[in-house]
Amino acid sequence: MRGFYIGRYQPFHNGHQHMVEEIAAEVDELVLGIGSAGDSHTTRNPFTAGERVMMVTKAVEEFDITTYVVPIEDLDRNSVWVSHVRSMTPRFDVAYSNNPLVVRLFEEAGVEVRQSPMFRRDVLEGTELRERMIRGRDWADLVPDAVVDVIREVDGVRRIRRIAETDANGEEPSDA
Ligand SMILES: Nc1ncnc2c1ncn2[C@@H]1O[C@H](COP(=O)(O)OP(=O)(O)OP(=O)(O)O)[C@@H](O)[C@H]1O
Ligand SMILES: NC(=O)c1ccc[n+]([C@@H]2O[C@H](COP(=O)(O)O)[C@@H](O)[C@H]2O)c1
Repeated sequence: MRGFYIGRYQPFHNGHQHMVEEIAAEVDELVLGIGSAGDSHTTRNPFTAGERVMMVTKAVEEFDITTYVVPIEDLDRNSVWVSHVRSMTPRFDVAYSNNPLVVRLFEEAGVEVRQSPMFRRDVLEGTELRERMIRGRDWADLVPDAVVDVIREVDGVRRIRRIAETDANGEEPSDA
């Protein structure tokens, strides 16, 4: 059996890793969708699809499960989104998500969806992690070591701080 788990993973954190560990106990293979793949360099979506592919690929190496990582761009039409996902991914039997819209779209398309309780959601939330990076607070213990390595490699903390400064000053983004 093959499972599908999609997220923006901005960044991939220990809550996601916990989900993957649980999913790995239930399926033979995993398809990990990198959502909003076309988005990057904003405070909500600082990392590129390629950077997130690196984070996820390296992080899930600790589990003994074949994992296919597939970037998936957003569409303007929710009604055809599941077909869009299927067109980009290996076939899967069950989808995992706690995102209400994702759950609804898969269920309407007749795909089995499994949800699970949020794990340490007080700290394991992308928004909280990005805020910690901007404010210079501790964040590295909340993500897998492999994700720390990728964020260092791409100088991600400096990027997200610069984007936040630009936003705060009401400036247009530039490549300077
Ligand atoms: N701590 C967590 N425990 C279990 N599932 C989680 C946790 N955090 C996120 N998820 C689930 O993982 C999937 C992908 O989440 P996503 O990448 O949006 O992370 P997020 O932490 O919710 O980030 P953001 O704050 O940027 O929206 C969603 O189904 C989400 O509900
Ligand atoms: N119409 C669409 O493009 C559509 C619909 C539902 C979910 N999605 C994407 O799926 C991903 C879901 O992940 P999150 O649970 O992290 O929000 C997001 O990237 C979201 O943009 C896209």
